[in-house]
Amino acid sequence: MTTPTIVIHRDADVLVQAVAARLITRLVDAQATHGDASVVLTGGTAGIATLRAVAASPACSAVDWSALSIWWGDERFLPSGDPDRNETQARAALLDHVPVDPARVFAMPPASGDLTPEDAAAAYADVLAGQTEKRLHVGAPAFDVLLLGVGPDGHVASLFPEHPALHDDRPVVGVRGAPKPPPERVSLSLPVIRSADEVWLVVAGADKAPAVRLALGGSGPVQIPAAGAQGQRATRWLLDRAAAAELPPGLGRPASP
Ligand SMILES: O=C1O[C@H](COP(=O)(O)O)[C@@H](O)[C@H](O)[C@H]1O
Repeated sequence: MTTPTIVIHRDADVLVQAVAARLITRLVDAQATHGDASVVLTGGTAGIATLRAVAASPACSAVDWSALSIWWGDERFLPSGDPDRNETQARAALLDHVPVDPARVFAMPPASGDLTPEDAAAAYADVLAGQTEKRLHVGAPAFDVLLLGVGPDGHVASLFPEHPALHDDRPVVGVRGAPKPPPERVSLSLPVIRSADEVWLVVAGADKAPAVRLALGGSGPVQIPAAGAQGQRATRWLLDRAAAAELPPGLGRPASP
């Protein structure tokens, strides 16, 4: 696993602009290297704001959106089109504004009829397994970048502290009883998150500072799931000053004076 790099930006706005620029560059570089690219999206405040910033960037069209596979790290298990679904928010922020190939947009299944979160997780695992043709890691395609938000409790995707899903070794897990609404969710597991080439944790706000300190200060992933989110080639903690406020002095590189 990779040693985390930490970059600290002045505020949440600079953070999301910088992450958007970084993401565009990473996708362009991946497409230049192997013809296409893949990204795993996150929900949450900073994650969706980043997508909005990508859509608004003058460099947005540098990405070949038709050659990008788009996945989700987690989903709130709600009906299609529900405004609280991470997919709905990502579409409104970015995907409805760029020429993606609909066949390469892999949303997690919505709640519908008798479908359970476990059914949805199994269905998404099948989709992942069916897309491993080129650059296989662990039953999932080799994601170029996997974006994560971090909750004030240290959760990432829909993996919450001390939750049974953290002990589930399936690639995608159904989650019930999540402490943050809605209680039913679907999430990539930590092994699949760790299979990504690069994992970027994008975190803003003072309420996240204790979780950031614990995750980077040696806590284990059962207590602080964010501590277990690491990429194969890079793990980047991209923070604003408020989220970084409890880190020991000298840890992290200030990027925005
Ligand atoms: O519910 C969720 O929350 C986390 C963090 O969200 P934030 O608003 O506190 O930044 C997010 O990463 C996850 O994808 C989402 O489903």
